[in-house]
Amino acid sequence: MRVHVADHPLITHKLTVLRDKNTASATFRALTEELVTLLAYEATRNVRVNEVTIETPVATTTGVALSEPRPLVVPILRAGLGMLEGMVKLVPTAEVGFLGMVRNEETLEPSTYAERLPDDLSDRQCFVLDPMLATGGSLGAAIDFLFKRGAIDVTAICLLAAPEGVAALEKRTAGRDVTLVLGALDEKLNELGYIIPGLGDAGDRLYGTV
Ligand SMILES: O=P(O)(O)OC[C@H]1O[C@H](OP(=O)(O)OP(=O)(O)O)[C@H](O)[C@@H]1O
Ligand SMILES: O=c1cc[nH]c(=O)[nH]1
Ligand SMILES: [Mg+2]
Repeated sequence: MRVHVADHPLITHKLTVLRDKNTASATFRALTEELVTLLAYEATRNVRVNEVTIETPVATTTGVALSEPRPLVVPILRAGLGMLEGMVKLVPTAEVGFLGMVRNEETLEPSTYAERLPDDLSDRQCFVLDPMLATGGSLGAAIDFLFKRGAIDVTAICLLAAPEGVAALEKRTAGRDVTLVLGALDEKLNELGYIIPGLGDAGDRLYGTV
């Protein structure tokens, strides 16, 4: 598994505002979208393209176009939905599939309550969006799901991750083509499975629930 942790003052600045408990939902949503667009630039570094020939007003030249099949973007509901607009701004022709997952806050086990993905993902590049990688249970299950359907490679974009979750994902995806792009790698998980220092519950903060 390749892990890329962003190292850019603009990303760190936006994450600092996001972490602040006094940041309101509307600002939180706007910043999440901006952060995803910045992280998506790195996450799409190996997006597949093919050469094309075009005419400029003054000459013939070659360039590239995104290859078929189109990339598939998969936000993990609910919190991942807050990352979707930022991603499709950068890759407007991507197809979007959905996975609804929720973690049991006592056992920390994820369960899947919704799935709307193409049946056959053979030969597809997939980009999974979830702001928080805590124990890694939710993202691990989502990645398993995509490979079972035939995906060839999966890139996950997370705003924050805990080292425990990254290690669990590394073990679970051994031998697979998986890339993890993170806004920051935090210190640890607390006894309730929350990322420290983190930003709290991303879904609650995005959608104003408590
Ligand atoms: O790495 P894990 O330990 O599995 O935890 C991370 C998961 O927890 C959050 O979702 P949550 O279950 O709170 O659902 P929500 O998006 O509906 O709030 C988050 O968006 C991840 O999906
Ligand atoms: O810190 C955490 C851990 C899991 N889910 C969240 O939204 N936040
Ligand atoms: Mg939540």
